[in-house]
Amino acid sequence: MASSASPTRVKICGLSTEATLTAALEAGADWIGLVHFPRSPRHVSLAQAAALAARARGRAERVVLLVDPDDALLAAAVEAADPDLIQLHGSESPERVAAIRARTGRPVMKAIGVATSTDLAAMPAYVAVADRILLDAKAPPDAALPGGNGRRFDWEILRGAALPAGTMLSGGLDAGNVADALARTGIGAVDVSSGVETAPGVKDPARIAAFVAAARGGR
Ligand SMILES: O=C(O)c1ccccc1N[C@@H]1O[C@H](COP(=O)(O)O)[C@@H](O)[C@H]1O
Repeated sequence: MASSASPTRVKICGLSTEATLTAALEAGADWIGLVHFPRSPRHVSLAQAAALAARARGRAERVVLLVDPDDALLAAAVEAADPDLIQLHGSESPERVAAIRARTGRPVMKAIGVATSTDLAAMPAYVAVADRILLDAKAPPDAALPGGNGRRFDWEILRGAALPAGTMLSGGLDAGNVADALARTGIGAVDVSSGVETAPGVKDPARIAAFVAAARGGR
């Protein structure tokens, strides 16, 4: 499948320091992701999220990643980070996604875990209520995290699938495979976390720059 003519849009997720946030911004990331999920090695407190989001204001869209948040956490996260997009990476139902979007007044991106083509059956119900869909590799049942595991899925599953505009691809992407992923899927936006790290939670400026360049067709 051919990739779209417009430049690939890139999200760098799991940023937790000023230095790596700056690296993502200087590399030209379209979205910067802040993970608020205590089990994650990329977890940032809401105070940290607020400070990082403030630095990114006007330079990239700020994404707060939450996993099955309750209403109190949602309110606190929105108040602290003023996100441009809320990424829901848990088992939120379509009804809950709609409620979160209405309650917060913020655009919402819903992650859908993909292991086989049958997982795409969940997509239409979420397309109806979310602003964006994120297709990520489905986490194994015993995984500590529902995402951010550096696992990819078989992109051929997406061949011929009707994907909504704005769909984002993630799961095990890195500078070495992102061009292939884009060429195979035709998706115009990608999200990466583990693939730009030297260890879980430790982002690497050089890998961030290489990933953005590779996603945009550089070598
Ligand atoms: O990054 C995390 O720690 C994380 C925690 C909980 C849910 C999702 C998380 N990250 C998201 O997972 C995908 C894939 O990441 P990776 O590149 O395979 O490591 C990505 O969309 C992240 O936003």
